[in-house]
Amino acid sequence: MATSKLAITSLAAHIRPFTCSVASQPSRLAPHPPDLVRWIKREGGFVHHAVKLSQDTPFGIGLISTEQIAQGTDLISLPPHVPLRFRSDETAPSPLLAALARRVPGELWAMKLGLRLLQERANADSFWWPYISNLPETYTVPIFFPGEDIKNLQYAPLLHQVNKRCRFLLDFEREIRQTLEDVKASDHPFSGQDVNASALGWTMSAVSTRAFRLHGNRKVRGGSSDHVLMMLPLIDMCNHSFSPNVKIIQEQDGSDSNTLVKVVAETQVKENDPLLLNYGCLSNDFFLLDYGFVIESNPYDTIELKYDEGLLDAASMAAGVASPKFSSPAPWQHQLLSQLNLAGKMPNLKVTIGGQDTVEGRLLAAIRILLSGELVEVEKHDLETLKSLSSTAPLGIANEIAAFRTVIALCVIALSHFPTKIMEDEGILKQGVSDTAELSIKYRIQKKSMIIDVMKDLTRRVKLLSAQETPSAS
Ligand SMILES: C[S@@+](CC[C@H](N)C(=O)[O-])C[C@H]1O[C@@H](n2cnc3c(N)ncnc32)[C@H](O)[C@@H]1O
Repeated sequence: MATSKLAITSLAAHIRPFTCSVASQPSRLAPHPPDLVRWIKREGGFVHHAVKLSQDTPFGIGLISTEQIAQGTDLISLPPHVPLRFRSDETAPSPLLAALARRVPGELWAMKLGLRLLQERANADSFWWPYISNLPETYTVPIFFPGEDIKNLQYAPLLHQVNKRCRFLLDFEREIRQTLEDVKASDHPFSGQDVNASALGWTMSAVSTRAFRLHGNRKVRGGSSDHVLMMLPLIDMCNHSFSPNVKIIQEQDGSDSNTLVKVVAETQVKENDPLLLNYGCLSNDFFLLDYGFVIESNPYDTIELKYDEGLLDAASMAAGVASPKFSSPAPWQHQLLSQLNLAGKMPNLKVTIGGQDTVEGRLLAAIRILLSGELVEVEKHDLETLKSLSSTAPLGIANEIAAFRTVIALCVIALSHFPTKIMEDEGILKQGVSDTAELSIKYRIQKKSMIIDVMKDLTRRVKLLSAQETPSAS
């Protein structure tokens, strides 16, 4: 008895509870967290004298430059022991943590490192506390939205992902509690603290919004370097832009295990400019799910559709095709669909509209082929040509117009699945709503705008083709 009492007393001195206190704006885990720049310098890192943390960027805290900086200048350098990573090898800090991490599905990549972050957050003596205490207390990712605002997203593939993550967090909470029920305090990976779904959601979001995938130090089989997810103190204060002015590079400082992570100016940085990194050319689905924001007119945004023969027949009939063949392709057409992985044993029926390609190549090729019906015409081209929107009317102008009209009809069908129109959404925003409702509504406005942009682009192409098809009367 006496021993266990002692264990609890001594444990209390070494844990940092997962509950959060009210903090200054924008809310951080500690009300007055330590100075990150000073900590990085104390640990042997480098921070350019003009790089400063700014509290009042449009996106929370960010880094700015207080003077003009030349392209190529080193701005931040982190020594190898500062990034926080999950090590699954023998240096793993706790075998139980490694066992829990093995139960995380691959697609929820952020949770593995999240377990490690939670372990350090629970430890009152953590080396990383100066960093962790500077992390946001809350995140705007949809797993924390009220149910009504999850529904407000109005886009089934995203709703599915959000629900899947929420379900995982609840199941994992149960699993962790069962696993750690009888574990001795000294072996407990979270310093004896109960881990609930909310703490798991916090840590998963901290990682998904801030971690970077970089080369690890170890060489993997084949000689190439592995990729490791890392949290990069201070560097992760850079906000996102598709036109970044800084980039992350890794530099070997002699020995194999000492990789320096650096931020350098990718372009000239002007006085008072924010330091911006490109988080990736991602759709708004990923930005919202993983980072908690959406980008207006995101050139990488897409919508996902199922390649469905009945839907395509309906779309092409709406586009004026008399008797479309999507439901009854000829054997040669079926064979080409298999080559596009849209038919056969294990087809991938998810296709996208929008983004850089405007129409996913596999979908465009399938529609061109199915609307053609002429094997001799189709055989003149390879699949890459048929998949490309920039190859002009490879199967003839009439075929191309019918194909574009079919995609436009698919867009109309996709739009009809959203219960509200953009104008209504804008009206709701004007009335004033909660932050999470605003984010949901902005997300669905962007999805619908993107579909409308694709329709406009294809309509313009149809007009140009129609002008070529009908010679003008002279
Ligand atoms: C790596 S952190 C950057 C530092 C962060 N602003 C902070 O206050 O700690 C990424 C988070 O910053 C915000 N953010 C970064 N870039 C953004 C952008 N372009 N638009 C909106 N929010 C952004 C989002 O909340 C995102 O999850």
